[in-house]
Amino acid sequence: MEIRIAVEKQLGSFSLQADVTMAGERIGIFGASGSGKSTLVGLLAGLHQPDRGEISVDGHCFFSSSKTIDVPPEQRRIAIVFQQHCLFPHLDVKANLLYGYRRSKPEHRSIDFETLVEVLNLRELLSRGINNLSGGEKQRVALGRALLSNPRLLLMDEPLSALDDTLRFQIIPYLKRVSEQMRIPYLFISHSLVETRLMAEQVVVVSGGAIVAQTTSEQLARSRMDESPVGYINLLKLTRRRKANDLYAYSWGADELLISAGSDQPEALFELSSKDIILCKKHPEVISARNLLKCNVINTFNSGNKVGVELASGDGRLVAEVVNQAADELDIGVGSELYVAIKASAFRRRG
Ligand SMILES: Nc1ncnc2c1ncn2[C@@H]1O[C@H](COP(=O)(O)OP(=O)(O)OP(=O)(O)O)[C@@H](O)[C@H]1O
Repeated sequence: MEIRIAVEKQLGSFSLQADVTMAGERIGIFGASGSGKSTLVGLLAGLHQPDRGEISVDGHCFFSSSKTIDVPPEQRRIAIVFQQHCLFPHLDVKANLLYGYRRSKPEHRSIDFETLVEVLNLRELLSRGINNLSGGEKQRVALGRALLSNPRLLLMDEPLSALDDTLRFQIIPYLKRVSEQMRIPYLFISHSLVETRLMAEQVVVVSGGAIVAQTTSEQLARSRMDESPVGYINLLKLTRRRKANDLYAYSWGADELLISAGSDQPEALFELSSKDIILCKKHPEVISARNLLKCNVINTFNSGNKVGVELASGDGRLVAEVVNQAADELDIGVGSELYVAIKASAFRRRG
C-alpha cells in the first residue's frame, strides 16, 4: 500500500504541514501527545478537510484542492479503531459486528463473519451486551466491527491506550493476526515505542504538526534509548525449559535465562530494559545476579550520551546501554567478549 499525504491544515493555533509518502502494510505513526497524529489520520480518513493539498491511497485520489476532489469518508473505505471503543451500547456483540458488514458493498466483502469470529475469538461473546464486556473484549469487538466493513485500510488510533498492561499485550497478537490473515494494511498510531515496535515496521515520526522522520521502529527505539526513561526495551519471546527452584529457566540463544516472573506456559514474551544489564570485562568471582552470560559484541550505536551495545549468544540478541566512559574502560568494540549480568527479577512478563 502507498499512502501519499501532502497537506496543510490550521486548527486554532495548531498548524499541521505534512508532505509524506508511506509505503508498506504495517505502518506506525509515532509522536508525543498533541503532536498531530490524530489530525494527520483524520485528514486521511476524511474526518477533517485539509486547507490545501493532495491525499491519495494506491493512486486513488481522495482529496485534491487543485482538482477540487474531496471523496466522502464512507467512500474512502478506511475503517478506524479509536482508544475509546465507540460500540453501540443498545446492541449485542453480534449486532455490533454485523453493523459494519451490512454497510459494506457486496463486491468488497472479502472478510466473512465466521472467519472473523474465529480469528478474534469472539464466539462466546456474540450474544452478550456491550456493557458486560471487559475493556479488552470491547476493543476486540470494535476491531471486528471495523474489519467487517471490509476496508481497504485500517487506522488504529491509540487502540490500546485505555487498557492496562496485561490486556494491552493480550490484544497485540490479535491486531497483528487480523492484518496478516485478512490482508488488510494498517496505520498504527501510538506514543509508545514498545507498541510501535510490536505493531509496525516503517514509522513516520510526527512532532509539532510536522513529519520529522521516516525510519524503522527498531531504529527509532535505538535512537531514543538515551532520552527514554526506560531505555531500550528488549522484547524477548522465550521458550520455557524447566523450573529452577523459585525461578523459571528459558532458552535464550546458546544459554538459558533465569526469570522470576516466568509462567508454566511453553512460551512467553518478556521485556528487559537496556538499563538493567550490567557488563563486565572479566568473570566476576561471586555475583548476586542470577544470570551471568558470556556474550559477543556484534554492534554498537550512539544514542545521546549513551552507547548501545548489541550482544549475541548463539541466535540470542540483547541491547545493553553504558555511558561513554564505561564503554572506554570496558574497551567495547565489535567482536569483544563480555560477561553480561542480569537479575532474574529484571524481566517483566508481557504475554
Ligand atoms: N478542532 C480543533 N481546534 C483547535 N485545535 C485543535 C483541534 N483539534 C485538535 N487541535 C489541536 O491540535 C493539536 C494536535 O492534536 P492531535 O489530536 O492531532 O494530536 P495527537 O498527536 O493525536 O495527540 P494525542 O496522542 O494526545 O491524541 C493539539 O494541540 C490539539 O489541541
